[in-house]
Amino acid sequence: MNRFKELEIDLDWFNGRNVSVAFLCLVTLKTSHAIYKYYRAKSKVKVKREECLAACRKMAEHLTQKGITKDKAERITRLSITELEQRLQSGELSAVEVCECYQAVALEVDRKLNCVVEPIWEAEEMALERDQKTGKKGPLHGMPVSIKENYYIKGYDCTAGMQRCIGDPVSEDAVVVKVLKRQGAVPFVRTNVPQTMMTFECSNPIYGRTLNPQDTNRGPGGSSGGEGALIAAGGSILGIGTDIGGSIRIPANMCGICGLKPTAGRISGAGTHKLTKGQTLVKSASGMLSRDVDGVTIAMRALLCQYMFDLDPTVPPIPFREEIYQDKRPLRIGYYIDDGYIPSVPSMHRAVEKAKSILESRGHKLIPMQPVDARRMFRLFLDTVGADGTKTYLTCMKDDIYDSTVRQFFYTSHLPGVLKKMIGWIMSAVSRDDIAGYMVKALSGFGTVYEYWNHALDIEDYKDDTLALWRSLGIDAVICPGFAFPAIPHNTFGDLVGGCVYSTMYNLLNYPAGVLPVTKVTEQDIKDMANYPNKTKFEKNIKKMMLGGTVGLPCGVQCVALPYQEELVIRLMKEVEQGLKGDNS
Ligand SMILES: CCCCCCCCCCCCCCCCCC(=O)NCCO
Repeated sequence: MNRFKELEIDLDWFNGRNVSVAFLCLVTLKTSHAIYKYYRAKSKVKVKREECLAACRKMAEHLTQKGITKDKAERITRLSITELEQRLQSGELSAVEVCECYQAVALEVDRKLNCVVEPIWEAEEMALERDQKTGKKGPLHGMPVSIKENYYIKGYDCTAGMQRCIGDPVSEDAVVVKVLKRQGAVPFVRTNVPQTMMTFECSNPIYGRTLNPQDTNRGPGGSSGGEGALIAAGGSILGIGTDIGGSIRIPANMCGICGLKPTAGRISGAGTHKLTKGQTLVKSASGMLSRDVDGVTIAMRALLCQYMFDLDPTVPPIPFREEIYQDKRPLRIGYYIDDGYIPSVPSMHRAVEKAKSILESRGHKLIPMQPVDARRMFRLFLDTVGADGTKTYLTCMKDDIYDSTVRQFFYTSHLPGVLKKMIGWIMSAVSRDDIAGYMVKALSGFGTVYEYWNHALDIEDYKDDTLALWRSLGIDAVICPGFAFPAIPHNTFGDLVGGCVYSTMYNLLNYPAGVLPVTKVTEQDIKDMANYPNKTKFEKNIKKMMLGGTVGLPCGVQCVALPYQEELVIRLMKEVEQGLKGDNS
């Protein structure tokens, strides 16, 4: 009392009325500040969106003025990548006309699918430089390449769908972009991503939602969903993406195109927007998407060059090994249709069976197998992603508008760790399935470095066990479903998240993996869903989703090899593709 007196605090002031008024003022202040920040974010996002749409319109007008006819654009964009490569190399087609045709088709496709973020204005000038080049042409001479939004391009914002990155253009190209340019390619458009890039629904508050060209009621997958949609719809022939949980392979599977996730680090990731760069247990891999396997091969050959090794000395200087790609030696290939955790759907089974019989007919030995405990793998993956209690995600998304696709994750992320654990436990018990619950629990993070190091050890053990399995079976490679199921309807990521077990496995293991389209969902596949398990909440969700008009959707197969054996993955992909075309050479 005396001390308060000394401080000259009038204790009479603290009466009920004054305290309530102060409290009310504080709440009003806080609320108005939050409202102010929300509307500031909204207007920032709106302005950016309008700028990008205006850029697309301006580019479309420019192309119309240049007289790019629909007929010509379609004629050029229909060429396969090998035909296009050959015509650009021979000079039969100019880089400028190819660039303009691709830009025109990309913008047309974009009007239906919203897959392009903005055009790259320098593309035409770059193409002109290629045309004026004398002397030896680069391997990608004049090749148009679409670029996922999270790759740095000098002078452009790199946002990953987050408003805090608006108005902060990067000062340098990503290493991969520099290498593409050096090899003669022409980066021509930037493509859409989901907010934070940690979902496989391609939507964010800045650029909106991308639709699947096979069915616009569904998404193209993600996070390289803009690439998936654009390439599948014919607006690009080759694109680059990143993959930490399936972001290249999921859109490949859902859009019916090819995608390769190399071993993380084989292709430089320098200059890509990575939210959780400090998380080094499962690393994001740079890779590519293309209409066919040749596209992936052409890109890998061109990127694995001395220039990339010089620009990014962390990349092992291993050029594309033709001897592995061209090898005709029969292989021992493990296969599974189900990982023993999340049952894949009948159409995905058929895709694997089809690939299996193609590979057998080509002299390979196919060995049935089960991967090492997929549930254990997915828990390790989730614990890694949520290791910091989602603090990094929350910091990046501070004052942002949460996209509908990630909202539930962010609301959950704000809860205290103990509550996340409790909710997780209840959810697992109620849904008779631990995925939903474990996802929430994993977001509570690790309490100590000791726990984190032990977690890192558990991942190493998982890797050792997988390698031991491969060795005991004597296999060189594995084929399995490209995903648990085909493209999903909008706003269902939260219900179907477990499907990514098929892709995350090879991120956690850091094995190279590629997906190619093998078949499409048939009426019979839907009838066969009658036998699909129906016990857990997750299985029920998959069943419901599959019965909701999935006939005709593409289904892919994933080809996997040991670390740094990308050439073997591509060889397998190519053999399956040839088999599908009835070419057994
Ligand atoms: C979305 C909010 C952030 C909270 C993180 C916790 C969510 C865990 C969900 C795990 C599901 C993983 C889905 C995988 C999608 C593909 C991600 C990917 O490969 N991104 C590429 C980044 O370069």
